[in-house]
Amino acid sequence: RGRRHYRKRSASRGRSGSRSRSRSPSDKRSKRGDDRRSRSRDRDRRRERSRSRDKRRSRSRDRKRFKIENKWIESNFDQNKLEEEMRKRKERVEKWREEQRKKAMENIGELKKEIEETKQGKKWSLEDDDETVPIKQLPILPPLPAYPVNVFRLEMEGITVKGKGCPKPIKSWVQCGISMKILNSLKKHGYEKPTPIQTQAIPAIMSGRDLIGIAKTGSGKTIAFLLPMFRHIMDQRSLEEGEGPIAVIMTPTRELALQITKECKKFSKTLGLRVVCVYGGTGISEQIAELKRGAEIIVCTPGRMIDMLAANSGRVTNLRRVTYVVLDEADRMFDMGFEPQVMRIVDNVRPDRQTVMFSATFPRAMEALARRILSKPIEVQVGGRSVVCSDVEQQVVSLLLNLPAGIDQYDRDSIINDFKNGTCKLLVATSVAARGLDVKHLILVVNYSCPNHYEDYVHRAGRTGRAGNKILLTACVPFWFPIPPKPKNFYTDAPQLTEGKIIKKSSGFSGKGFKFDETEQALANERKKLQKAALGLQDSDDEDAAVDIDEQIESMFNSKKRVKDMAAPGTSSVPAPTAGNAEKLEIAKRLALRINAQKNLGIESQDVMQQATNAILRGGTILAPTVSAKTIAEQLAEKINAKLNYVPLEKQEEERQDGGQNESFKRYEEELEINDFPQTARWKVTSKEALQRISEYSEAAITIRGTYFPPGKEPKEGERKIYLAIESANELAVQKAKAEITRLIKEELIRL
Ligand SMILES: Nc1ncnc2c1ncn2[C@@H]1O[C@H](COP(=O)(O)OP(=O)(O)OP(=O)(O)O)[C@@H](O)[C@H]1O
Repeated sequence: RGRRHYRKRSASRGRSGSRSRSRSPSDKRSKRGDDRRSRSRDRDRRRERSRSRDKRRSRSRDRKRFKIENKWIESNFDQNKLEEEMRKRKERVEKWREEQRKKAMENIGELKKEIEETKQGKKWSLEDDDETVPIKQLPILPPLPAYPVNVFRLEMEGITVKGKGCPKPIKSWVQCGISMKILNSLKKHGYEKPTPIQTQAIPAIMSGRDLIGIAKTGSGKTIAFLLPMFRHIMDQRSLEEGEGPIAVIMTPTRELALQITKECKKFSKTLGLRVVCVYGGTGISEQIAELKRGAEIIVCTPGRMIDMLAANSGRVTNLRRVTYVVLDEADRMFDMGFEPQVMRIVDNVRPDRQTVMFSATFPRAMEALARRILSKPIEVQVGGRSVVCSDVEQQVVSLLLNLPAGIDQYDRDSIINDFKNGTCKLLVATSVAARGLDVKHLILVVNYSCPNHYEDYVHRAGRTGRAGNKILLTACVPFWFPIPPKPKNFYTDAPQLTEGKIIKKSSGFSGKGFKFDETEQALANERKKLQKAALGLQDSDDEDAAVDIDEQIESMFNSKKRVKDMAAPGTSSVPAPTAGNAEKLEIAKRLALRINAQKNLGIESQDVMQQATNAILRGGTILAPTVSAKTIAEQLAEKINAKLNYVPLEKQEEERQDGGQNESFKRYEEELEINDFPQTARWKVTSKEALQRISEYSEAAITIRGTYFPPGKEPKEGERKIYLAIESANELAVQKAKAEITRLIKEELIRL
């Protein structure tokens, strides 16, 4: 508008200017004056234009800036909220400060009052005592950083943690990062807040660490490994056709397996996860069918799990997807002799798996074993290491009862069900029910006979006082219960023993249970074979059988023990090679042959070795052609000599000349009859590799003697059924060899 106005004015002036054409001096003056004015006007106009241009530019800049700011404010709307939040927080802090100031003033007031009272002699003062007394901490002082976690752990029944990098405990379910679905399920089942073991074990497992969890019976250990397991599984890609489980939970008893499965199903359904319980002593076709359909979680007893893995050439299930392994009641599992099965399963799971173990009792001896399958574990312990739940009151009374035993799996399940739902009020059980059985209203446990170890007592007692219930337990020990005598050491407690004297002789089949009546055995085997063939299975397990199996094997061994007093070197003139030495020589030859074979030495070198060994054993010199063969032979001979505790004549002479000590020593021998074990079990302990391995591990010499007699045939005079002879100068070595032979036979018998 300004511009148009200016043009109008200029136009009118232009026209009047063109009208005056006269050139009078006054006109000229006026013209000069006009020119000056016009120039000055032009200048003004230019200035005016430049000002207005500047104004326009500045306005456009302002508009742009406004737009940008507006946009930024729009996009940072939350920032406003934050500022608002900050303002409110400031207000809160101010308020808190004000309160603290008030409190401090009150404290000062109190202190003043105290000083006043002290002055008036109403109160004790520092001057009254020489010792310095710490002054009461003012409430405004900040707490020490580590204080709350330690205090919280202490409040949670004394949680102790071992191992580096354990996360802090949680106080409520929401803190452990579980889904709404699980939160709802927890609420639905009345799990309001975590129990002490759950507060620490859940975050520790969720941080991906291996864990040993020890907490009293009924303290909620199951949930402690289930919740992290669900999160773990939900984080993995889903199962495809033919893939095995992601999590495997192993337990020692079938009842416990069923119990865990039940607890697991409370949550798994809402998460869309499938759980299968795999346990022995019951029909397996259903379990196979379920596994074939696919399951993210398997709860199992170890023996049956191995059967399932081996079934149909591994087509039923496999361990390829397993990344989370739980061993519940781990100590019991090892105690019951399931170590080989557990190890076989665990060794076939990928090494970067997460492994957790839980139990109410955990003897140190078991722990060492357990730690072999854990990697840098955290140990979380609540309360004592093997203690009876504090909610259980214990009393001891004497009584005498006679109770029957022996119930098959089907009856076991239905009886426990009846007991759980209150149909039957009294349950009489063996120690198999000592663990895991979770019956909330169970109020009394009667120990008819004393458990044979403390841990078993803890678990039996733990069937009462579940989930914090205050309950009464009466531990009843029969008054006739004998105090076990000090275990007899058959070797050292028998001073009258001399060479070749038999200390103990036991005949086979005197043990209970394992009846090797041929007809019965054959029938049972046939039936079993048919069942297995029908299901495409190799074998099944039976955990109960495992408990007594050691005794049965021992009875079948028909073991003969001998201790031989070896003549002390130097006590008499150097003895000539005796019958004993000839026997040793025989053993040495066999051992040398076995070692040669294992070392894959050729026939030639075998001869060299054989000659060298013989030469050394006879105390003679070696005529072997090469130095290396001599060295090898010497080393091997030394090894064999050490096993047999044999001192070559040459060496004996040397020792005598050196004034060697006249110490006598003993040689321990044990013979284990293996003739009547099933063929595969015999093979397991008579194969070259097995004997070599046992011999190396135990440092005892083992030889196969006698001949095999099939059922129905008996040895004639001077003949013997096939047996293993273990020999060593070290008693422990004989025991170790025997234990290993027993373990191998047991493994095979369980498999059968
Ligand atoms: N957070 C919780 N709040 C309330 N009840 C719970 C909680 N966690 C578990 N429970 C209940 O406590 C009972 C015992 O739990 P659980 O069987 O897991 O104990 P446990 O420690 O494994 O015992 P045991 O060593 O005897 O096998 C169960 O009935 C279970 O449902």
